Amino acid sequence: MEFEAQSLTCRRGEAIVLRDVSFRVRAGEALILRGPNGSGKTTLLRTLAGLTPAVAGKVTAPTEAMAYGAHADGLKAQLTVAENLAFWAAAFGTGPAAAARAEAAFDLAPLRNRRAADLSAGQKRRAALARLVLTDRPIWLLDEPTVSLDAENTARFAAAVQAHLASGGAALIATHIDLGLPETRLLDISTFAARGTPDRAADPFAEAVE
Ligand SMILES: Nc1ncnc2c1ncn2[C@@H]1O[C@H](COP(=O)(O)OP(=O)(O)OP(=O)(O)O)[C@@H](O)[C@H]1O
Repeated sequence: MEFEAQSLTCRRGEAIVLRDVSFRVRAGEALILRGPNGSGKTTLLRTLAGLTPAVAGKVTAPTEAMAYGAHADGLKAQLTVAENLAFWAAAFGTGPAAAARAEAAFDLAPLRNRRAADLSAGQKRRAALARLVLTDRPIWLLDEPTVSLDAENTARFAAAVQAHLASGGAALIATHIDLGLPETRLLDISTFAARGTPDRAADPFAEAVE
């Protein structure tokens, strides 16, 4: 599914972080977000996912088309891996077949009866990424998805993205590593940095930092 960001202004708290962000992602394509720490990659992804409304501008796809993989794993600690997947599949209305596909994509069968609380960091990440597969949503928004993954599981993740793109999906991925995906372009987010300071009237620490 193709989508476009048109002159987006994005905020984080009261601060305007990005201005005039415009780009297009075609179906079957992954756009890789690059930029230094604090440049606004997470801010843009949160805006596209609908978690923080855009201050101005437009996104041509609805938030219901987006699956957001955040920094946090978002697992329910007391539930097993299988229960987490089943919970999400029910929440997204995609059912047991989708949960099974997600489990297979990230080789989670050996861990299916383990509580999320008892998983290693990389295992938690795999379970969190499996959620993307079971959403059946056409646009994946991913924030540093390979953190904690070893080489084998990074390759597994890249294969899941590739399958998603091959089925007509699109992806926007903030990552510092080369995933070896065939159809990618880079977007340097620092070119959209908002100039000037945030609204000082709304900043309770403004006096203290002078
Ligand atoms: N809740 C918040 N309120 C105000 N400003 C925030 C908030 N969260 C983050 N920021 C600021 O917004 C700016 C953009 O942060 P963001 O997390 O989008 O950057 P990033 O490019 O994803 O960084 P990183 O590579 O370190 O993950 C930073 O200057 C950050 O300090």
